[in-house]
Amino acid sequence: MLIEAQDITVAIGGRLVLDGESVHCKPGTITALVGASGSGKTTLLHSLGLLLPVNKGSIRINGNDVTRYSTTARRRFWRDHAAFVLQDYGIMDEESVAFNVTMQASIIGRRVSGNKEQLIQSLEETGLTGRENELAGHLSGGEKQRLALARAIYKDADVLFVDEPTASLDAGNRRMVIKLLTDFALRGQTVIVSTHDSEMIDACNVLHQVGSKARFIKEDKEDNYENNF
Ligand SMILES: Nc1ncnc2c1ncn2[C@@H]1O[C@H](COP(=O)(O)OP(=O)(O)OP(=O)(O)O)[C@@H](O)[C@H]1O
Repeated sequence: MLIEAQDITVAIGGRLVLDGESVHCKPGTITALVGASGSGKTTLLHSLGLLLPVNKGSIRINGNDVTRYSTTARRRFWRDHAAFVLQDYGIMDEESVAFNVTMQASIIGRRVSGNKEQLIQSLEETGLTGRENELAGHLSGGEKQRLALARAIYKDADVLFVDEPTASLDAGNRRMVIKLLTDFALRGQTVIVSTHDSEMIDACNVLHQVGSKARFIKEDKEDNYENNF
C-alpha cells in the first residue's frame, strides 16, 4: 500500500507543527521519520495514519486522495488495512496476552475469531510462546512492545505505523523488534516508523528528515545514501 503525503501542514493549538512535509512510503520498504525531539515525527506518523487531520496539503493512499476522508472511511482504513504500534502500545493490562493479540482482529470481525495457527505464529515470531495465558499487565516494557507487534502480525495489515519502536529497549529486544519490522517489509507490507535510534535507522530503506524537507533513499545496507531532495 503506497502512502503519500504532499506538502502537508499541521497546526495544533494554533502552533504550526508540520510545515510542508512530503513523504512517500512504498510497499516492501521501511520509511523512517527522523529528526530532533519535538520536530514533529509523531505528528507526521499520526497524519499519515489518518489519526490526525491536516490543515493543508494532501494524503494519498494508492493514488487516491484521502485527505478529507469521512470518519467512516477512516475507520474502514484502520479496520481493513492498518496496524498501529503507538507509544502506549494500546495493551489491555487486565487481559491475557492471547486476548491482546487477537482482540483487534476479533472485534472488527475481519478474521475468523480464534485463528489459532496465526496466534501461535505471531507469538512465536515475537518470542512470546508459552506466555499466552499470562496477564499482559505482568509483561515488561520490551515484552509489551513485542506483544503490540504480535497483534500487528496477527492482523496481517497492509501498512504498519510504529512510533519509536526501539525506544528504551535493551539490545536483545531492539534486535528482535528491528528484525520483525524488516520481516514485515520483506513480506511486501509498508512500514513507517518514527525513530531516533541509529540501529533502527540502519535497517530502514528511506529516511525522511522531519522539518527539513530532506529525504534520503538508501541504496544498500552500507553507509551510502543518495541525497534525493
Ligand atoms: N496534542 C498536542 N497538543 C499540543 N501540542 C502538541 C500536541 N501534539 C504535539 N504537540 C507539539 O508538537 C510538537 C511536535 O511533537 P511530536 O510529538 O510530533 O514531536 P516528535 O518529533 O515526535 O518528538 P519526540 O522525539 O520528543 O517524541 C511538539 O512541540 C509538541 O509539543
